[in-house]
Amino acid sequence: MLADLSLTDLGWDDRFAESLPADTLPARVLRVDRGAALVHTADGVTHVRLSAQLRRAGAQDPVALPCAGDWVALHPLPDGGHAADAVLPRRTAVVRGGVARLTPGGLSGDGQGQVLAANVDVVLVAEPARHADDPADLGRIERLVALAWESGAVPVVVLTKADLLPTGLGDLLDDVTAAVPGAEVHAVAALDGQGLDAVGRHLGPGRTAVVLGPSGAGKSTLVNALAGTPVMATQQVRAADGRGRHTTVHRELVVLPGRGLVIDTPGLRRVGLYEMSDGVERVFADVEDLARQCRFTDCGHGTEPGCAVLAAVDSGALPGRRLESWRLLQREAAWMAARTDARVRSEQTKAWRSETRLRRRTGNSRP
Ligand SMILES: Nc1nc2c(ncn2[C@@H]2O[C@H](COP(=O)(O)OP(=O)(O)OP(=O)(O)O)[C@@H](O)[C@H]2O)c(=O)[nH]1
Ligand SMILES: [Zn+2]
Repeated sequence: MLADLSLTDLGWDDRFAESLPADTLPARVLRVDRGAALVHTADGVTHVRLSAQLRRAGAQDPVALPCAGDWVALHPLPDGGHAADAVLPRRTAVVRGGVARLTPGGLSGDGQGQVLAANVDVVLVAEPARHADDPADLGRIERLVALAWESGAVPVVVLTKADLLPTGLGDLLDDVTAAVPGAEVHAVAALDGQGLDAVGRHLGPGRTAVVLGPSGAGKSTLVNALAGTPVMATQQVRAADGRGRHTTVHRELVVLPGRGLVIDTPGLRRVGLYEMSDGVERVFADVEDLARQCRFTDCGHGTEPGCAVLAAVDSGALPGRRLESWRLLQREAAWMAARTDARVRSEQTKAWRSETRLRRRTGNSRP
């Protein structure tokens, strides 16, 4: 499946080479199983252990552990195998927070992060145009796109299973586009091949994409269609209720012959936000613009006179749903920030975040 790939095919370049410690070998992580990783080196695919140092760092903060898409530095072991010593600084990282739950006392939950994918150029947010009897979930798209912007990669929304809407997409494409200002939205019917070209334009040799979305969204089907050949197992028989059954169990980096790499992920049930600097602001750029026009700079968009946000809701220009979604994600981001400030952040996270911010400032979204 992964035969004859050079490091360059895998996304290696001079900048990664500069960060490689002396006397180590680079390898790209395809998949992580507890305590070990499947990696691709210049010589092919092999299993490696994680060094004690790396496991200790991961025990303190799971964000320090390697994940699919990471570059790691290997050193040889006496038994002929290799161990991964270090994760090279990430250029981008999709990190989910622990799940925050709304309880009578406010938000509670676990403040630790988990890296879903590293060093990706594009995040494909897969949402079914129709999921069982439910229409596409705009709130879920907003949440995942916020996570995607925060990663430093470019989000692209893919409305899957477009063929399941026999009368066409109607207003759906417009509604989704309005929910993610600045991001592209494409409708795809992967089984018929429709809409794949527009998504494929974001891929290419040496580039890496990750597909995020709920179970049953058609992520693996999309990956196979983009690959032009089955590289991932998909749900063979539709579950009775049409929802997902978690066919993909690992996050895994796979090769799309001639068009780069993609990380397929298991369906995400609930995704908490992790550290948010501008992810939420970007997704709600239109609402933030309105908020700047409110009469009071500290307007809570509740009962204040001269509130431009509520005026937009009243006029129908801004869906009330979107205002609620903005409030929810802001609250969650603030709660997570309070949790993570107290936590010692790993050097890894700092490196990728400062690089992301730098790229944003220089306007270069492509690493
Ligand atoms: N009609 C239709 N069905 C699709 C399409 N894409 C995927 N499916 C079906 O949807 C079901 C789920 O697809 P998968 O690709 O396994 O979904 P997944 O998102 O990878 O699911 P997990 O691995 O559980 O996260 C399968 O029965 C697919 O055949 C599509 O474009 N149209
Ligand atoms: Zn206001």
